Amino acid sequence: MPQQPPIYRVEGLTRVYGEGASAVHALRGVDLELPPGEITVLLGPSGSGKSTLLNILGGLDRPSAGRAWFRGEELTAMSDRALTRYRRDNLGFVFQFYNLMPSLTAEENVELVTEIARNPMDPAEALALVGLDTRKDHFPSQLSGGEQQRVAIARAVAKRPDVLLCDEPTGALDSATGREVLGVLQHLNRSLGSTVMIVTHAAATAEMADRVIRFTDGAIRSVEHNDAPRAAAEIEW
Ligand SMILES: Nc1ncnc2c1ncn2[C@@H]1O[C@H](COP(=O)(O)OP(=O)(O)OP(=O)(O)O)[C@@H](O)[C@H]1O
Repeated sequence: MPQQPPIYRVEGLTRVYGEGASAVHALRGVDLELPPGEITVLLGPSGSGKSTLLNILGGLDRPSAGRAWFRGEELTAMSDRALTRYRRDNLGFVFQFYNLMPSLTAEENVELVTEIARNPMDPAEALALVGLDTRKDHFPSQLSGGEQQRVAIARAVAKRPDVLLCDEPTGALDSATGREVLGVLQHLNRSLGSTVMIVTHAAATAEMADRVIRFTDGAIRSVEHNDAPRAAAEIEW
C-alpha cells in the first residue's frame, strides 16, 4: 500500500523561552513525520518538551526556529489569523482540566463549539459518542471528573476534527476512569479516523498507541511503532 503523506511534518523545531543565562531550551531541533489516522503517545519526564511540541502543532505557540507543516501547509509561515482558522477548522483540544462553562449544561457546553463549526455533529450525537447521552442536561458540578472530561472530549470531537490534541487527558482522573477516557479517544480514532496525539505521564498509555515518541531534554530519544496496540480497557496501570 502506498504510504500516505504525513499529516504533520516538523524540521529542526526549536523553542527557547527567555534569554541569556535564564533561557530554557524547551525543544532542541526536533524532526518528525506523523502519518494520518494514528494514535501517537508522547512520553518523557516533566519539562522534556512534550507540551511545547503539542502547542506548536496546535497553532497555540510558535517555534524560535525550525518549520512545521500540516498536510503540506506550513504552519510556521501562517499569519495569526490563518493559524486561528487552522485551529478552528481542523483541531479539537483536550486538556487535563476540562474547562467547561459551569453555568451551562453538558449539551450547551458542546453547542458552544458546534455553533461555529463548518460541519458539526449534533451535540446530542457527540455526547452519545462518549457515552453521556443520558447526562446531557446535567451541569458540570453534577458530573464526575471522568464524565466532565468526556463532555470536554465530546466538545472537541463535535466539529469532526482531523486531529485531536490531548495534553494530560487523564491527569486528573483515577486509573479506572482514565482508562475509560482513553477508551473513548481510541473509539473516536477508530470510528471517525481522527489523528490523536496524547501527551501523558501515564506510561501505560503507550500500550494503546500506534506510535510512541519518547522525549528527553527537548529532544526525541526514540520513536517506536506498535504493530498490535491494545484496547484501552485492557491496559494495566
Ligand atoms: N511559557 C513558558 N515560559 C518559560 N518557560 C516555559 C514556558 N513553557 C514551558 N516552559 C519550559 O519549557 C520546558 C518544556 O516544557 P513542556 O511543558 O513542553 O514540558 P513537558 O514535557 O510537557 O512537561 P510536563 O510533563 O511537566 O507537562 C520546561 O522547562 C518548561 O519549564
